[in-house]
Amino acid sequence: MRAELARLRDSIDNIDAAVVHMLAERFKCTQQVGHLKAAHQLPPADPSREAQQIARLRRLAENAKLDPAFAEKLLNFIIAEVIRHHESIADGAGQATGATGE
Ligand SMILES: O=C(O)C(=O)C[C@]1(C(=O)O)C=C[C@@H](O)C=C1
Repeated sequence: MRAELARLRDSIDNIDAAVVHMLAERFKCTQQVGHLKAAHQLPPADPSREAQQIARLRRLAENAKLDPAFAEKLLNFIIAEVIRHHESIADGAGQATGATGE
């Protein structure tokens, strides 16, 4: 039992590391989007884009046997942080960080 638990926890640790690295890459992209939007006076949030992302993620979650409501909550949580970053960039505090660290 102990060996099985240790094996599963190793996999969990690897998956958590992958999630962190993927999120870091996503935030690198969204920081660039934030600068583009600020440079072109576009609003930090784009609700129609978010609606498309949520619909797509819910479909992917269903196919992957993941609770679509959980997938939606997770995406909304991440996007809320991105919008916060976009607002900081637009306010001229573009170096401010949050979930991206530093
Ligand atoms: O695609 C954009 O316009 C973004 O700013 C990125 C992003 C996202 O994190 O995916 C964040 C905020 C928007 O409301 C929609 C999507």
